[in-house]
Amino acid sequence: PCYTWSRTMDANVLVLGKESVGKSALTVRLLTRRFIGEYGLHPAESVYSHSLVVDGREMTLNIWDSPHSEDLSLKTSLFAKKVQWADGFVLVYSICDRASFNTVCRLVQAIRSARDCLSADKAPIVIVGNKRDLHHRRAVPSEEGRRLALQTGCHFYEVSAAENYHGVLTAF
Ligand SMILES: Nc1nc2c(ncn2[C@@H]2O[C@H](COP(=O)(O)OP(=O)(O)OP(=O)(O)O)[C@@H](O)[C@H]2O)c(=O)[nH]1
Repeated sequence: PCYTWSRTMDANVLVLGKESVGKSALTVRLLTRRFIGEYGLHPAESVYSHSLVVDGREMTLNIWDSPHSEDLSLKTSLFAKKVQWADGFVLVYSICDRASFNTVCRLVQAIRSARDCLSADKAPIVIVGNKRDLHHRRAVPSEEGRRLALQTGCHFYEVSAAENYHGVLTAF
């Protein structure tokens, strides 16, 4: 038989993290290669599609950049819906904001247990420490991010949406 392989692949990526850590800046950097510092009010929930070539195959990333909510309970259907929709997660904190790192710790646990409850496959999680350019205001040592990733089986990158495109591309 002659098999025809699909030439395109889709992957859904959910971007989560506390307010002002740079979720939109990272997403916009990936989509446009540019850093846009301020863009006024963000839409409540935004899904963007982005085509790229991985190992010679064209793929489309659907990126859901969503505002932060502390409510990670599965009873809230929006969190359950997001977790079920995603094939992978990008969890963002700012290296200058300790509380945002704590939020990422909670998000890793909440996603893992939600995927279990929903009988969904284990999905890859990338932990991203953003604002690396603001090293003089650093509140979270790189080592802590790396350790969290090792302990939880996640990937880890430190990047700057403001200064660098390739680091952001690698994280996604
Ligand atoms: N210096 C520096 N500033 C950054 C970086 N990334 C984002 N910012 C700034 O941080 C602020 C917040 O960025 P956003 O992209 O709006 O953050 P967000 O996580 O989408 O925020 P919410 O929409 O509130 O959830 C803005 O003033 C950005 O210009 C970075 O890598 N370096």
